[in-house]
Amino acid sequence: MELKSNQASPVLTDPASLNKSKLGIHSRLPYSQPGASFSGKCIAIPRKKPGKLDDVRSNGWLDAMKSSSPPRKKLIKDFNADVGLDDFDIAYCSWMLKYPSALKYFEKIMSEAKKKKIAIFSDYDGTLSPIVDDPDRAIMSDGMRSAVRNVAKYFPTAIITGRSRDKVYELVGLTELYYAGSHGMDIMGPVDHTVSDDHPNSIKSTDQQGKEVNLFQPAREFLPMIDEVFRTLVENTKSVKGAKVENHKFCVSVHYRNVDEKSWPTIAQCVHDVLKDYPRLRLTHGRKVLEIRPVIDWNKGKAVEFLLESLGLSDSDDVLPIYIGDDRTDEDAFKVLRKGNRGYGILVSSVPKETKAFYSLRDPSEVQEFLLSLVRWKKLEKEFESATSSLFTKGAQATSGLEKER
Ligand SMILES: O=P(O)(O)OC[C@H]1O[C@H](O[C@H]2O[C@H](CO)[C@@H](O)[C@H](O)[C@H]2O)[C@H](O)[C@@H](O)[C@@H]1O
Repeated sequence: MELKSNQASPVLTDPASLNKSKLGIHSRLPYSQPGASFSGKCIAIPRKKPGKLDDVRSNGWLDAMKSSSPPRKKLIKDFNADVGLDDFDIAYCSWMLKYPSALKYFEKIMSEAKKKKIAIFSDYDGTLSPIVDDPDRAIMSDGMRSAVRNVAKYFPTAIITGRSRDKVYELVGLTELYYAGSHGMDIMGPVDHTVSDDHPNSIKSTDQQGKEVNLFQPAREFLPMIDEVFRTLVENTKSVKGAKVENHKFCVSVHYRNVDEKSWPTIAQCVHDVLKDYPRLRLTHGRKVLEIRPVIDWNKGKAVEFLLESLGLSDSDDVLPIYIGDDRTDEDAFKVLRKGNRGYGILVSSVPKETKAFYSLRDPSEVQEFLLSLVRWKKLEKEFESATSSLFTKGAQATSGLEKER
């Protein structure tokens, strides 16, 4: 399959035009700062001690950190103020009226897909593997791997993750997929197909098997900066028990899942202080993780659009993209699919959440069931097509036989 894209390069977004409180960018910061260049040369590593905690309290970071994985009781209260703790199932069921189960509505989804090509996009953590305390142990089950492998036999399938592309490939291990790491800022096709190299952000590289491939990396110039920020954060958070910093090539993750809640403000302040020195980086919130990434107009939604276009699947009348994901960074992809009813977002959640998805699945085991249903559906469709075509051939042969006899 030939891959091509004519999409414009992602443009650096002026932080002044962004919703600063939402992104967690300090309002006093100038857009560019002397010494904060990302040329990769001679950048001094800021080694700051965690400063005052007022910043992170006043800008809402701490509230966002708490709500990234709030206790069940709080979620129910927030979602439906009238129900009590024992009424969780009622709250979930009433939420599901708005975001029905993709398993229960499978036939309906497939009726939309008739005569269309389906493209499958999936997030990794919390979607294909359950959330666990140690990010290095987020192992995909053999059953899930086999379901994803089978899905990829019938539909173009991509994994779009906040992790680095190398890391997610190591965890998934399937060469037949498309991988977009670092929230879509690092895209590579499967080994036998490559992303077009006529794009300004495409570069040639080699894959794990040493084969030449084209990569799409819209934030390439940020590499040295991200590396510095990673090292600074490792240093600055080393005294906080349970904190873990991951380098995902074009973004950095600071985990606080295993940090005592009393120390969350310290973690937030460390990140906040570092970001002050790097106004061209911004913060996003994931599941008990703070993520630092370049301020470019690129996200998982843009990655979905890029892949659809690259794969020649951008004609919305012929293609039904389905995106499955569980966290806030997946909302960008849900929004893209919701716009113009282009396709379906499926949120993986066992608690009610505001989302731009259309459907829901409770957990990765339901995701696996959904993927298996897709494979069964496709096999049946193929069987039906071949039965119809052989009936047609037999009919045509019989007619021509009759005509000869005449
Ligand atoms: O886009 P994703 O594939 O969902 O990746 C998002 C983050 O996933 C990982 O962290 C999350 O999963 C961990 C393992 O279950 C869990 O310990 C952590 O609390 C979650 O935030 C990954 O480690 C992050 O770097 C990704 O950004």
